Amino acid sequence: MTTTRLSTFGARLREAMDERGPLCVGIDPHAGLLAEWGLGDDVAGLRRFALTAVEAVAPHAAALKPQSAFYERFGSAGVAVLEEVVAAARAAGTLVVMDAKRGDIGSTSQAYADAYLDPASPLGSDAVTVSPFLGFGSLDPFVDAARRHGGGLFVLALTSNEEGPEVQHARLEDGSTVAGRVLDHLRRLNAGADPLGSFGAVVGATIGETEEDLAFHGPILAPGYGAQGGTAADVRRIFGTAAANVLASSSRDVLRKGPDVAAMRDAVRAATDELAALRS
Ligand SMILES: O=c1ccn([C@@H]2O[C@H](COP(=O)(O)O)[C@@H](O)[C@H]2O)c(=O)[nH]1
Repeated sequence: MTTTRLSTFGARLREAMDERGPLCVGIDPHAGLLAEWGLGDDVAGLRRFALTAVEAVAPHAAALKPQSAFYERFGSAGVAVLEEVVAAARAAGTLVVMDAKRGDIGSTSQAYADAYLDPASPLGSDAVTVSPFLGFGSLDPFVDAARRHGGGLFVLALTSNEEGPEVQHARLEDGSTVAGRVLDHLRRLNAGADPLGSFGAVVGATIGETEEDLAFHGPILAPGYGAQGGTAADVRRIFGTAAANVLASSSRDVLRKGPDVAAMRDAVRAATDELAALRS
């Protein structure tokens, strides 16, 4: 069974950011955080951690971003918890960005797209992170599925890790960088979308200066804000006029405040206020 949403991901994200502010909270159950919360490094601990965090922050954030790896490491039981996280976020009316960084040859990308973008799938999310490094065209099944289901993509472009530039800054035959070419593809996919395209880029809040044109009329997922050292001032400096389309993502900085629910909420509010000030 397939389910079709009535609005595009870009429209839903714009509305969510306008109402709740431009913060995405990562639901990343690191082993170290489970220990800090007094939980076991097992499926019961994973479940308690993830669902407590979702309950605490979902109503206050524009989106949640579970990092699939932290669930996959527990095998099928961990993936079942990830399914519960998706369901709980959706029940709270909060957008879900599945951070799975998928990408493969087209025929396999189709299966990933069905898993993460069909709302009828147990892991069906509003958007998924994908890797373009098998060639942007290998993402066509994700693009088609996003269009069909009103979903979105966040395509890796300028990632927050220090190893990223080796590949992402490399020059192509026309002088553009690999990252610039990714952004060009996104500009094409978002042409004519109103109020915001559904085909986003991942651009870290840690990258410092960039020569790239970030005005591609799509959302920008900016991890690295918080625990990796990215600040609100960095967001303003890096993204400039595109800052209104930035969804800053923070995981550990919020989750470290748990299991105290009020403290996690306070951290979300503080980050949201700081980021929202950039837009005024
Ligand atoms: O370039 C990227 C892309 C994705 N991530 C992911 O975001 C979070 C960051 O967590 P923090 O605890 O806020 O540092 C994590 O899930 C990464 O896999 C990224 O950091 N950089």
